[in-house]
Amino acid sequence: MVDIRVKICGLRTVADVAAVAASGAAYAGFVFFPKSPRHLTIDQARELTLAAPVGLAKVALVVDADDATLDAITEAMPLDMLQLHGHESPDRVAEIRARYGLPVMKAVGVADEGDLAAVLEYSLAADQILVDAKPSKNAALPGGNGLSFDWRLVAQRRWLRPWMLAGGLTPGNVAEAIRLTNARQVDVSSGVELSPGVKDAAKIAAFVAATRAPAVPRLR
Ligand SMILES: O=C(O)c1ccccc1NCC(=O)[C@H](O)[C@H](O)COP(=O)(O)O
Repeated sequence: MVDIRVKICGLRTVADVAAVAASGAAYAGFVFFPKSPRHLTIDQARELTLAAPVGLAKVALVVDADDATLDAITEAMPLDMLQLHGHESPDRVAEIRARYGLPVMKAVGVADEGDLAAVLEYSLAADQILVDAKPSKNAALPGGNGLSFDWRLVAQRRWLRPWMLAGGLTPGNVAEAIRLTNARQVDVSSGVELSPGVKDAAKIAAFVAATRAPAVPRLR
């Protein structure tokens, strides 16, 4: 059985970090976006990243961040990856990758077939691609909305870089999403929360366990 690498995004407390580490997830995501209920100050994020055990990859999520913001974040805490969740161009992705020497994961919103060209385009600049649901025009946040997309659009796709499936995943649907898409990495935020920004240790454990469960063949 292939081990699926799980990212739990939007952690806000040391207890969240402990729950993610205990669950066996591979990545812990920290959000820097002031409008988000999951936003962290640099001091808060520093405390959480220092609490993460060796082996749990620490990912800083930013949205169209300028160099000053990225300098402040990367200088203040140990990080393993930057997640770019805004409208960063491929050139900007490459620039950030070179400037900070950290692997960069670019989020690409998908709603229909036409959005898949961007996955290929960003594969040339980023280390990984987060294939996420495209937020609606009036969405409050560019991500973390608990919104899924039609997984058949990315079923069995192969791209130049490793990719991660995101958007509306839950402990209840993640096994089916993996079965349908053959994703080897998955990302969740809202689906393991009690309310926006409040993570639930039991849901985190259930989510990771669901990714480990053998796929159940569907009866025709
Ligand atoms: O989580 C946020 O508040 C957030 C704010 C700004 C940009 C992105 C944000 N979250 C992205 C994620 O948490 C995930 O990478 C992904 O979009 C899945 O979220 P969800 O559908 O809630 O599981």
